[in-house]
Amino acid sequence: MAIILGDNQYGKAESRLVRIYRDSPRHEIRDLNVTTALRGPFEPAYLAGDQSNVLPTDTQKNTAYAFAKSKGVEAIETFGLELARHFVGDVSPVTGARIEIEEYAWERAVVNGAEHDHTWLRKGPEIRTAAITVDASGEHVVGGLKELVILKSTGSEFAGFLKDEYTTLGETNDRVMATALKAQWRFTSTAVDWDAVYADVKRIMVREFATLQSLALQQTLWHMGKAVLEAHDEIAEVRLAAPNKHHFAYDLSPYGMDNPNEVFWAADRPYGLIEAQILREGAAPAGDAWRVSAGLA
Ligand SMILES: O=c1[nH]c(=O)c2[nH]c(=O)[nH]c2[nH]1
Repeated sequence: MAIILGDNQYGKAESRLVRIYRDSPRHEIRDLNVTTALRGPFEPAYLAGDQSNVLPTDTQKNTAYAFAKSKGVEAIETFGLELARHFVGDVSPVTGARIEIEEYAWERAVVNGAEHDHTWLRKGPEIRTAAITVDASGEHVVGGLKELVILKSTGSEFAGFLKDEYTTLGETNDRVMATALKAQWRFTSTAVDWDAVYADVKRIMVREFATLQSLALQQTLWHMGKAVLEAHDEIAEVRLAAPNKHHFAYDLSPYGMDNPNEVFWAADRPYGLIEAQILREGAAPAGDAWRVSAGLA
């Protein structure tokens, strides 16, 4: 029985990279977590310990820091494309590169009523993400966000569900709905104003969450993804994952009090996990756009 080496890739995961622009008294900051992974003819490294084709993960990390200086850090999608194009284009054995980036946003501290030049506070709540894959099939960019914690205190129902002998959940037409949203959207172009599209996709998803009279989190996700695709021709696919952060009305009757959706037990686990892919029919193929490395994005 033959034993063979299957799929493989290697790289440096989670290089924490902060780029400060200090050319004027008013500094700028970009705060990233960068993963690189290379794909190609690396079987000899696994099968025979032959490193002749192996660009060290240490070098991959160094390249990210060097590019942050020489090319700067604008949109993370642009930074990821620059790195991926370099590895595939300039490092000969490499046939594919996957770059995953998280970005943590900072906002200027307000000191004595004015924005400070070089002090910031971590801005919440969400982490922006990008996953760039460059290989023989082309250039694939997936934008995204995660940990966008969002809650509505009404406008959410859950009723009419299937019941069996284990079902105890009561039906409700007025509940709290909350999640920590993870969203990813696959572009079909690289000629994109990344920052503007990011802001608009987030705006649309928040609007749908807020305004839909939701019959379930599943329905909310469908409306969010559909609205993004309707507004953005350059996006082919939206993938959403939403933990249902349950808020259970606390039973205050032992203390002689009623509780008309005013006091809740915010359970951290278990949580429902609702996931969906919303697609544009006939869109360009995804290639390896969704083949993860560290899974940051
Ligand atoms: O929006 C919801 N979807 C479900 O599938 C589900 N299941 C559950 O127990 N509560 C909820 N809420």
